[in-house]
Amino acid sequence: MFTHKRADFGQDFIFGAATASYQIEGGQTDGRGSSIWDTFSATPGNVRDGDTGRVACDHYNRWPEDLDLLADGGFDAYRFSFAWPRLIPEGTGAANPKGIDFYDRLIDGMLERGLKPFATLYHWDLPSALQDRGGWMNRDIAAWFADYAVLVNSRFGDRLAATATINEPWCVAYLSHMLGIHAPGYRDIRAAARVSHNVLLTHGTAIAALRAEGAKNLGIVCNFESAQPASDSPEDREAGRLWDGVFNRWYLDGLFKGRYPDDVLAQFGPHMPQAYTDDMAVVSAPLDWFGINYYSRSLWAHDPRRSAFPLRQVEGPLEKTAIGWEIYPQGLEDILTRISDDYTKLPLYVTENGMAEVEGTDDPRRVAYYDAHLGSVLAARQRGADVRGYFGWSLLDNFEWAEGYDKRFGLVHVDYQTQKRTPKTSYRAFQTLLTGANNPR
Ligand SMILES: OC[C@@H]1[C@@H](O)[C@H](O)[C@@H](O)c2[nH]c(CCc3ccccc3)c[n+]21
Repeated sequence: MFTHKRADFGQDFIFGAATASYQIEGGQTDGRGSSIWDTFSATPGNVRDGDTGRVACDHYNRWPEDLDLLADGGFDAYRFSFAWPRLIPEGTGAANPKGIDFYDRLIDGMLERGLKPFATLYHWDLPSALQDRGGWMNRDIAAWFADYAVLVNSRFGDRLAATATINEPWCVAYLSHMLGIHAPGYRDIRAAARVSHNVLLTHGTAIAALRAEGAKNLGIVCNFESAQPASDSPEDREAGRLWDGVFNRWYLDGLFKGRYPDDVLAQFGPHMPQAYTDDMAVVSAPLDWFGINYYSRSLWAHDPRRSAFPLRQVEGPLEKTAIGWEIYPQGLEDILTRISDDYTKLPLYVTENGMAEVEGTDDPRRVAYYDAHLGSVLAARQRGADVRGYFGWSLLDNFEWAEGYDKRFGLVHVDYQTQKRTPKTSYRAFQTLLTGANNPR
């Protein structure tokens, strides 16, 4: 079990678990439109074992049982995402009544169980029809997304505890348009530069549209890692700092200082959209809260072979999870206090933290991982960071993007042949922390 007690976090602190629509829903029916992850995963070579989200955890049909797991675990909140193609199949234009009905019932199901709905408007499942129009590379996506955000707010806003516009703009931009590892799979510095701006312009445009509708508790979720040099050489120290710029400072500086970091801009060079500086007031729109996703650290060395972003990742010596990420709890304390000290005094939520573990329902390493990272949250709070909540990633084993179903992050095991859910030891650890009892269902 955990070494911490619920009281250590203060009575107002929120504990939750998180998921995302494409990773758990399945339900490719009832008017849901195609998403870029449907096409990306259908393309051989993009996803391990050719896995897709066609069925996933069948959450579209099994959501009452999954909400029961959250309630029985004693969680206060559920971080979920809306599937844009389920609500507006073509991305713009007509809404899908069956999609609206699904999220109506899901959100009411949360409220009936005393679970606070923490919504994410976009967790990577862009409607394919919008990719046909350029997707994130087309500046018009800001208007398309703002209209979608206004629809969501009009139908569900009065029941949501908090709303994030976008999950992990770095993944939407760099991972998906520079590295090509996620959908739509571009490896193009010009696309990456333009999407790195468009994704934040889109966020800010949606915030403005939602404010005009009177929406409250608006934020964004960004992913951070502790970017460190692989050696003490000046070149490697510069490489670590540049990666910190790519992964962390581009978003922190953009969102909270209204400008992009010069070292990263220098790498993007002439590929930035014309007159992007005119957009920075919109990009840095005031927010009500800020979400931090944290998993690990990374080590970087100078790589002179590369014309842009001259760095390469180096494997580190620390214990690693089943997905190969080093276990480095200190990094969570560091990023929370850095954001609080250098960027914003907004309420902060750890919106994702967790680890991939080999299959099984007894997961002592995951219990230790969570215990250590919860300790980092407490340490950051003691250093003045206004951390208001923590969400474990993930409630369920699910579709882990390019890794398919092979990598399991769940507090609850999913047997994909039978869809049977089985709480793991780590779920029991949260249940004991949150309810005081270890009451197996
Ligand atoms: O990889 C575990 C989770 C995903 O399942 C979530 O959907 C996503 O929000 C999320 N972000 C991160 C950190 C950034 C990252 C994502 C994917 C691959 C590499 C790094 C880890 N995770």
